[in-house]
Amino acid sequence: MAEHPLAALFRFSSRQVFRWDRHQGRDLLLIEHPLCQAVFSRQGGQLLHFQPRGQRPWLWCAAHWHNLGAIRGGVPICWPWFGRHPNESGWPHHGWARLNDWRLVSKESDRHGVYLVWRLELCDWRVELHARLGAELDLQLVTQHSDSEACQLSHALHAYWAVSDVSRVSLGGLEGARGQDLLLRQPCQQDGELRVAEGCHRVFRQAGALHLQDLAWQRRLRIDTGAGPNCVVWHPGGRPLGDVSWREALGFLSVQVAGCGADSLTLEPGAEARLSLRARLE
Ligand SMILES: O=P(O)(O)OC[C@H]1O[C@H](O)[C@H](O)[C@@H](O)[C@@H]1O
Repeated sequence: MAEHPLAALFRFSSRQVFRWDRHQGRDLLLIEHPLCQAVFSRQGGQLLHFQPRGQRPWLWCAAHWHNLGAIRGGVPICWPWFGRHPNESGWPHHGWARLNDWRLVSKESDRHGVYLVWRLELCDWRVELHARLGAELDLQLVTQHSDSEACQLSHALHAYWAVSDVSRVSLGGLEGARGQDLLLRQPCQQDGELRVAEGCHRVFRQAGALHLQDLAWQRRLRIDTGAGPNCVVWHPGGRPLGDVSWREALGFLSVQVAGCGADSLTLEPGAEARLSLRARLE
């Protein structure tokens, strides 16, 4: 298995739990805790790498990033819209969040792990990522706005899970779930475990606990999408993906928690919207 593209950043071990570095033109926060190793980019408040001690990485990240634009890998935050903007076709896919620098509001460490809060404020909007990392992964995305009128919101934690070979893993927990198959452009209902042959693009109107089984790596990850409302499963198959080769793309399956499409929100002033993504080894 190829080494994780960010592993080289940890070649020289440090006693500091938190330290900043620079890589491919981005500020990166490197985390070395007794329980795990992790990397965030300031751009997008994006978790790019998470690896509990003695285990393989849980998240996949592209080796080469565009000089400008979104970083493909880890857990990009799609916000305050998912996919194409409903009215402005020229606005960036998946919103502003993953393109802007976030502020690290707090970082703490104890024997159970690290706890970080990243914040982005845009106009009347405020969004925070609360991350708890140790033997497990826990991400909470919290949105509020102070506009005087209700606002539309769609969002996602667009996780890229590392796998041995996407064509050989299975995803359980969606059996019977209904949704939209965006490749076939028709409604779908999941029959049995989900397997990816020639690409996959399904948005399910169901969330909760999923099970990513990787026999080659003898690993089973429980991915809990909480209250959702949506779970998106995506893989481009053989479709070209910018700077990511076909072979490199075999190394991930994107399993996301989202609020999108018919489940997008109308957020009243002062109200709060949340997305939750948790993972642990089973
Ligand atoms: O290439 P990106 O803008 O990062 O989007 C990657 C993918 O994200 C989501 O899964 C969307 O549902 C897909 O339509 C999109 O292709």
